[in-house]
Amino acid sequence: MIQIAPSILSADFNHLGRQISQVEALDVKILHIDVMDGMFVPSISFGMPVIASIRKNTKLFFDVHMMVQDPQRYVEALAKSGADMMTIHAEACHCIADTIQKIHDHNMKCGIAINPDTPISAVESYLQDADMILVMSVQPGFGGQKLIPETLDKITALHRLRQENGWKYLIEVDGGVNADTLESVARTGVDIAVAGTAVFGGDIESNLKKLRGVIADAS
Ligand SMILES: O=C(CO)[C@H](O)[C@H](O)COP(=O)(O)O
Repeated sequence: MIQIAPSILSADFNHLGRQISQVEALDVKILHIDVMDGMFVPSISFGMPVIASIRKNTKLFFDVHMMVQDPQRYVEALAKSGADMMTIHAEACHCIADTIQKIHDHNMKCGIAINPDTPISAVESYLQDADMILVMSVQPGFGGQKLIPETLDKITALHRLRQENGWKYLIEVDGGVNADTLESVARTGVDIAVAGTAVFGGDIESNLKKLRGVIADAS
């Protein structure tokens, strides 16, 4: 069953702790946390002090998406903040193999993200070692964008490659996932669907119910 990972980028930061507790009480298991540096992407979001602070109040799995240049610089700090998984961008990291190793040495899972224009070939040599491949279905940097349908072909291909080779990575999709797009997303073989606006925009409980309903109907 596909899991929904709410992205706190779209949460109300004035009530962040309360909204995180709310999704946890609604049986969410994975929290998607977007760190943006204003360099790799134009926006700046938040960093390790915020992650360390929310860590105190929840047992949710922290799936941290590092939209930053040279993410290898932040492995120790992110591990200390309480992250469970660190996802680095293939486009932002010049020593991916070493960084995967470093992330694992710090007892975190390692994800590799690819932008909509980046082909799977850019990460093919790391598929065996990665714990997750994150397929960006919008250009990274902002919530509330429209899903780019062509990006879903990469998920289908990653799913096939995983089956053919017996690899273990999870596949995550991020950007523009909502009750209208989730049906086509669900057909790709994806494991985790990140949703920001579609969870935190409006009533969280009914939003999650609607998204889970689409997943149940599609499976
Ligand atoms: O990584 C992101 C932006 O770079 C966000 O996680 C993503 O866009 C989710 O937002 P939404 O569900 O509103 O599209």
